[in-house]
Amino acid sequence: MNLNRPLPNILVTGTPGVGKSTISKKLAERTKFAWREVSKLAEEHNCLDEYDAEYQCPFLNEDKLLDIMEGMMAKGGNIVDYHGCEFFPERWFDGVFVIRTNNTTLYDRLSARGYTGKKLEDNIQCEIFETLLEEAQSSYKPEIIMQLQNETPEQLQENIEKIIEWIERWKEQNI
Ligand SMILES: Nc1ncnc2c1ncn2[C@@H]1O[C@H](COP(=O)(O)OP(=O)(O)O)[C@@H](O)[C@H]1O
Repeated sequence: MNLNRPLPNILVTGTPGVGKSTISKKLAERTKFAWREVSKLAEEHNCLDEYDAEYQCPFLNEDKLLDIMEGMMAKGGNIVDYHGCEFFPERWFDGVFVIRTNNTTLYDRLSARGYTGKKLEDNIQCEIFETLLEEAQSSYKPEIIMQLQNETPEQLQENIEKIIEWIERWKEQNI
């Protein structure tokens, strides 16, 4: 969808631990796009409501967050990094990249992050059941959704290159 943005907006989504931040940070350095870490934005702009004891994380005030992000998204050139995607307006994104990681690698990464018990199990199940992929598929057109496998440093590099190539193609087709 081209809404006369001079640069595309990209969504980098997937289960926690798949490598969204790592990819987004490197991509932002290479492209000079703005890296929008949604969890950080929510914190900075007081969009977190009371704490959910079961899931050990605060509730997100989605409407407030969307209002804050709307202005940022208008000009394009954003890399939005979040473990969810269905509450963003569809018109915001030109490309949706769903990052994937196998269970054993994800388990190791999340354990290293200090996740245990239900939180760890729920996140592994989220990846096994392809929850974020399904969420992306029910929220965006199939032609803008791409899955990227991200287990090794080599794949990390390949994924960055693939997204940069995608940006270059978008520019050729839309400017
Ligand atoms: N392709 C990769 N190869 C090896 N380690 C990776 C790769 N991508 C990410 N990691 C590591 O996995 C961990 C989780 O990555 P992170 O970017 O924080 O995930 P997310 O933002 O999806 O929660 C970090 O320690 C990061 O260094």
